[in-house]
Amino acid sequence: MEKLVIEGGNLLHGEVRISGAKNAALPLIAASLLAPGIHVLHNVPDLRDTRTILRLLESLGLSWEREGSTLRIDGSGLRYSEASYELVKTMRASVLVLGPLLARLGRAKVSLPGGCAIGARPINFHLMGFEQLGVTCDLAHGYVDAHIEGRMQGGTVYFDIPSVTGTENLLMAAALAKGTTVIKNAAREPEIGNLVNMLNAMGADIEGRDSERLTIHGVENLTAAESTIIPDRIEAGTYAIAIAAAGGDAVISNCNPGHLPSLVEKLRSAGVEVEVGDDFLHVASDRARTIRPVNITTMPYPGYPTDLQAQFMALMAGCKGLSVIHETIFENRFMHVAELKRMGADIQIDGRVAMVKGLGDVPLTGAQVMATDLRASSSLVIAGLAAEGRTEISRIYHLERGYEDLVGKLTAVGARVWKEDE
Ligand SMILES: CC(=O)N[C@H]1[C@@H](OP(=O)(O)OP(=O)(O)OC[C@H]2O[C@@H](n3ccc(=O)[nH]c3=O)[C@H](O)[C@@H]2O)O[C@H](CO)[C@@H](O)[C@@H]1O
Ligand SMILES: C=C(OP(=O)(O)O)C(=O)O
Repeated sequence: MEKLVIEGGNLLHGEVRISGAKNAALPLIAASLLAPGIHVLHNVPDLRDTRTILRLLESLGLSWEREGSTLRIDGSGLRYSEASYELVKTMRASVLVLGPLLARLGRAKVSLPGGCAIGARPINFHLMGFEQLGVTCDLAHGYVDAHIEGRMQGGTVYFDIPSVTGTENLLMAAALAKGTTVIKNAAREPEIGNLVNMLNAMGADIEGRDSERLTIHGVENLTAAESTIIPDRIEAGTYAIAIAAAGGDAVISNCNPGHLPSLVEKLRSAGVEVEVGDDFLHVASDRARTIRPVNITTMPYPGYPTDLQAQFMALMAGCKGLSVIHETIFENRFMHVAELKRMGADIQIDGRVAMVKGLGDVPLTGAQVMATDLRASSSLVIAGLAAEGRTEISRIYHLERGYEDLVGKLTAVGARVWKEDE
């Protein structure tokens, strides 16, 4: 197994180019199950998760080829309807094959998904939604076994909490259902808009993109189409926070700042200089200790993203003063706190609230720490970049799920970071 080693204390200068979004690539790749023919996807990041979902598609009978960041997936070979535990256990987004399999084959048997250990993460909203469309869903031996005779029938689905993958699954199922489906209190994350565009390009009839009410007029057939994955807003946000914490002056290019409204405001409130361009962010900061404390509360889009909570906490750990971080989306998303404390951070947890007492003039110190989930890992990278001395992060396979070429991108802006065998 490899570990990541960081010699902290270097200012970051230059340019970081952002890759396609993991959380958009995964549903768009799953959507290629919905129609025969060659689907062309551009700007697809090469990540552990994208490789996993492609293996999952292969196991269902599809073939694909990759050239650079362009993926060609042939949806014609679909013939199996079962997604095994081995393929599904490492990745939450595997659940996204349920909707397309039900739409095309009328049957899907999918292991309950794994993914980041940040909470219980049930899929009851997905199943309730399918049942509204006439599907029978049974749970046994760790699998969802769902089936329907004939086509699904449009219906109304209301989510108690806006669920990102729940909305995506229902969109894909309802695209081929008979009649009209309305999703109320749908999630509005930009990755869902990316999926709606792909489905409409395939011949679906979906109204209400980017709103909390989506209306899907079912069609009989879809055809393969060409789509482009949006830039990864969480990757862009992670680098913006890294530059703020380590200090420096760098451009984050090929991103969509419009997808990061809350982060830009929070960074500015903390005293970080942020210039917003059409497709870039220019971030400049002295080291974290010159930064002001800022409170954050995670919320569904366009609120502050839970996927950038751990990274912001690493920034606040080094600033001067007290900040309060409230995690409202997942009940167990403070796994990074114990590791940040190993680096000298002063953080107290009370339920879903973390009180972060910034160290101010005393820097964080490098330490041996363990990555526990994807974003917890990136918060340790940020802390390591800002810290004095050497940080060693083990279990970096978590990072590889969601950050393309992390070492290359950080090295290019002057960080001292590399991988070593443990
Ligand atoms: C692959 C992907 O896109 N992952 C993202 C997606 O995860 P994911 O789609 O799993 O997250 P959801 O939006 O579904 O979860 C939101 C909340 O709803 C709850 N819930 C969800 C579904 C359900 O059936 N029942 C239920 O109770 C969850 O436990 C959580 O408290 O959105 C999260 C919230 O922005 C992000 O952190 C993840 O990076
Ligand atoms: C929680 C995340 O991923 P997943 O939903 O795939 O576990 C994430 O991207 O931060």
